[in-house]
Parts: sequence; C-alpha cells; structure tokens
Amino acid sequence: MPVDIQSDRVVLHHPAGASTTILLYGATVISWISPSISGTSAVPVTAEGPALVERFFVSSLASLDGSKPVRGGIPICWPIFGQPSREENKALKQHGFARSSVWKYEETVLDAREGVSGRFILENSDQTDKLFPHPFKLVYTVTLAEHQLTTSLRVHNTGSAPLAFQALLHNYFKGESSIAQVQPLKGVTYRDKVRNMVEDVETREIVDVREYTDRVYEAAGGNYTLSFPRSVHISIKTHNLPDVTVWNPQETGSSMADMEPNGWAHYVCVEPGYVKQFVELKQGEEWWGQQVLTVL
Ligand SMILES: O=P(O)(O)OC[C@H]1O[C@H](O)[C@H](O)[C@@H](O)[C@@H]1O
Repeated sequence: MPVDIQSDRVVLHHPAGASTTILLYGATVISWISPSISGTSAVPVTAEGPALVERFFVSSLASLDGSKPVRGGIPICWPIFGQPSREENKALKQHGFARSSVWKYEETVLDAREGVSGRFILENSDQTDKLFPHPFKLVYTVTLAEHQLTTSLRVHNTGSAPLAFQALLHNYFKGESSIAQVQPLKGVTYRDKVRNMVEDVETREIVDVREYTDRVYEAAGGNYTLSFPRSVHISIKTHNLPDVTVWNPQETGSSMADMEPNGWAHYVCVEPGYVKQFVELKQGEEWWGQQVLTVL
C-alpha cells in the first residue's frame, strides 16, 4: 500500500523502495529511507538492488508518544526559532509549538512513480490562541521520490491582524559527525550561539562540526551539500528559507535527557529556515518555504 495511514503516523512508500514516516505529532518526519546511488556510495549494491539507507537520525531515547518534541528527524520550528526574541511571543517555548502539536492528515496529494505525496494541516486552536493569539493555517506537504524528499510549509494568515513568524526545518541527518562536511558557506555572515551570538563571517570552504557548533548563517544562498565522504552526499535546495543553522553539540549533547549516549557523534543538523527576520503576512496573505533533499 503506497500510503499507510495509521492512528499516529503516515507512511509513504515509493515503488522504487524508498519510504518516509511522518508522525501526526509535530508532523515530524521520523524516517526517510531511500536507495543509495550506485557508484557514488560506499553502500554495496546487492543482487536485490541498491541498499536502502536511513537518512535521518532519531535518538533511541526520543519520545515518539507526543510527550515532548522528537529528538531527531525533521521537527518543524514555528512560529519562532530558538527562544522568543519579541515581547509578544514571550509565552512561547523554544522553537514554538508546531513541533509539539498534533496535526491532521488531510489527504494524499499524489500517488505515482514521480512522487508519493501527503498533506498535513495545523490550525489555531484554543490551546495555541493562549500562547499565540493569531488565527493561522499551516499546510505541510511531504513528497517522496526515488532519491528525493521534499517538504514544504505553507502558512496562511486566516485572521484580520498581521501575522509575524519565523520558520525552520530542523533536519537531523544521520552520519558520523566527525567527517561531516557542509558547503558552500564561505563568506556567509553567521551568529554564533556558542559565542554569545557574536556575529562573524565564515572563512572555511568546507564547514565541519568537529567542535561544538551552533551557527545561524544568514542569507546563506539556499543551496548546500552535506557530505559524509565515502558514504553519503545529500543536496539541500531551498525556496524562501534563506538562512541555515548548522548544529552539533558534541559532548554537551549528553546533557539532553532524550539524547542517546554518544548520539551527537551520529548526526549533524543542517536546518534551513527563515529566522534572521520575521515573515510578516497581512490579512489573507500566505507564504511558503520548501526544502528539496536529494541523495547524490
Ligand atoms: O533542544 P531543542 O529545543 O530541540 O533545540 C536543539 C537545538 O536547535 C537548534 O539547532 C539550535 O540552534 C540549538 O541552539 C538547539 O540546541
């Protein structure tokens, strides 16, 4: 069955073997399995075809029962990224509530060899009104192709007052963080969360995360490559998500209760977002941001 709708999750299956699992809690993608590409990956091609490889890290201690945001996959940060920076958002928790709200599966949009696609929605409720008094509708579309996963977030201002928000797709890519390489970020201005938000300019052709890294690159170009040399290369192309955070906590990650021992050694977060500024929508307006992840 190409689209398997369960009580707490939806699994999309592509005829070439790829699959992705999305929890209704947070519309969090918790798995993306796709075939490796022959000749460019260390993963062997067997008689059954190219090996199917999990692309996302999810901590073995992550809660998947809706009790807290998932430590892994793609949590959605909305309507803010990080701690509230504006007085009007002070009731919000870090990264907002989209990642800890239960979304509805609206419909299967496409079910074909070109892609299998499902749409999730979240609208304001009494609960969100208390924290963030703005009517809104979020539409999140996840589309799976043989070697590609596309996730798109559409935001509608369904109220009469302006709606201001940040948005970020918090990808936890699976791979050895000691060899991870992200590029091109040379010359891009970033805020360094490790150094008290100091502003600096990236000087490296290839960014690694061999030290504690938590950098918010601003107006970073929108297209990146994440490589784990000799195993996995992923292209990240974005629309309307101009900034990108690169995060790996190293040993400090061990203090997170839902991080498995040494978990930080097995992922890197590369998180496209609209976070330097706020998107401002007037009554009836909408905005959309998208990332296209392709195994190279
Ligand atoms: O622990 P969380 O609220 O999920 O946040 C996890 C991480 O998210 C982002 O990458 C931020 O830049 C980090 O500063 C933060 O630690």
